[in-house]
Formats: sequence, structure tokens, C-alpha cells
Amino acid sequence: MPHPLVLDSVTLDLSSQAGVVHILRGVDFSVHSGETVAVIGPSGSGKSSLIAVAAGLEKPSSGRVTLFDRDLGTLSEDGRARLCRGRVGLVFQNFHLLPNMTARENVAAPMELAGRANAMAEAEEWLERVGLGARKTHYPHQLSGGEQQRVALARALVVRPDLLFADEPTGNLDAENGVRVADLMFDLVRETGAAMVLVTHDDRLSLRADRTLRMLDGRMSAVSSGVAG
Ligand SMILES: Nc1ncnc2c1ncn2[C@@H]1O[C@H](COP(=O)(O)OP(=O)(O)OP(=O)(O)O)[C@@H](O)[C@H]1O
Repeated sequence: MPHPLVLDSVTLDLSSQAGVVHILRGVDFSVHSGETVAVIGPSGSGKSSLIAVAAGLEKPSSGRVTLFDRDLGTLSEDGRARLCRGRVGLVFQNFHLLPNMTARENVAAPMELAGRANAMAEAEEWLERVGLGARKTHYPHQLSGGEQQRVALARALVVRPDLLFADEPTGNLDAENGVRVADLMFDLVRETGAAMVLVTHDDRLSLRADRTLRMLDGRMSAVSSGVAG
């Protein structure tokens, strides 16, 4: 599968009290297998909306999103969830860990959902890899922001997704923890062969991606190109 993700002329309009807001205004964009793509752009330009539409969390107003060769517009919500389960990983700025589960249970949860055996043992292995082997029975509130983000990264990658969406994954972290999480993320993505779409304000992160795209007022343009397409 050469392109795990293809967007064709995707628009997103949302209505607000002030009228209809044109959030995405015809985005064409594709990601190659194993490619890392950074998406930069000013606040409000549509970066998070792009991720929401590309990951099937939000329906586009027009255009087509093709994920793993399936047109998301032809699938029900359940169908989209089934397609994404185990193949798409998500990491957000605010971790989104389940507060009443330990680090190990948080990481094991997606494997259990996917019906995989040995979920707890694999979760432990992944916590070791992100440097948190000693913290497996801690709850999110007992962990620092950087540690919580490393748990979130382990949880996103434990199922070995083909595609990782990361929205400002270091946005809430101090510089040192931000670098640590970013290093880990790029290392693990390259090791697992996953493609990644990374929204970031941080130049140090975007420079590490194979390709950088800029969102401006709901439109996307190329900044630099390492890989054709
Ligand atoms: N539910 C909604 N209804 C109306 N407008 C919305 C809605 N959600 C987002 N918007 C608007 O869509 C635009 C794009 O938002 P989005 O969060 O995608 O931008 P962003 O580039 O990710 O911004 P940031 O860098 O600040 O996170 C913004 O102007 C925002 O106010």
C-alpha cells in the first residue's frame, strides 16, 4: 500500500453563531508508507481539524479521505472505528490517558480492545522502552507531564500502527521533556515503520520530518520536500 492516507479536495465547514466557518478549503494531501510529515502553520489555520478529518474523527463537508485504500465516506462510524483499530495511533497535546487506570492498564487497553493475548506483558515491555518500567503501576496523576506523554506514546505505538497522528505532542512539555519525547517518537516511528502526520509549532520537530507542509487559512502548501509526492 503506497499511500496509507490520501485526501482529495477536502473541505470542512462548521456553523457557528457568526455563520458558517470555512475551516478546510480544499486540501489535497497524501502520505507515503513510512513517511513522516510535519504540518505547521499559525494558530487557527486548521491543523487540528485536518488531523480530525484525516483520522476519521470528523466528517469532511466535501471531498474524499482514503485511509488504507478505503474511502471513509463509504463507511459507518463502526466501520471507520474497525478500520482504524490497531492501524492508526493518536497522540495529542493533553495525553488523554484514562485517569482511573494505571500506566500499564492504559497501554494495554488498545491491545485488549484488539483482542490480543499478552496485553499486560506487552504493555510492560513498551513502558520499559519509553523509560517507565518502574512506573507501571502508577496512575496518571502520579506521573509528570513528560512521563504521561511517554505513556501516551507507548499506548499509541503498542499496536504497531501503520499511521500515527500526533497533534502538538510536545506542546505541554518543558524543553527538556519535549526533546526526550520527540526523540523517542521519531526513533519508535522509524523502528516500527509507521508513517506519521505530526502537527507542531516547534521547528526542531518539523526539521526532523521527511517533509513539511504549511496550513494557512484552511489551505495547505509545501514547505520542503524530502520524498516525492
Ligand atoms: N466546532 C467549531 N465550530 C466553529 N469553528 C470551529 C470549530 N472548531 C474549530 N473551529 C475554528 O476552526 C479554525 C481551525 O481550528 P483548528 O483547531 O483546526 O486550528 P489549528 O491550526 O489547529 O490551531 P492551533 O494551532 O491554535 O491549535 C479556527 O478558526 C477555529 O476557531
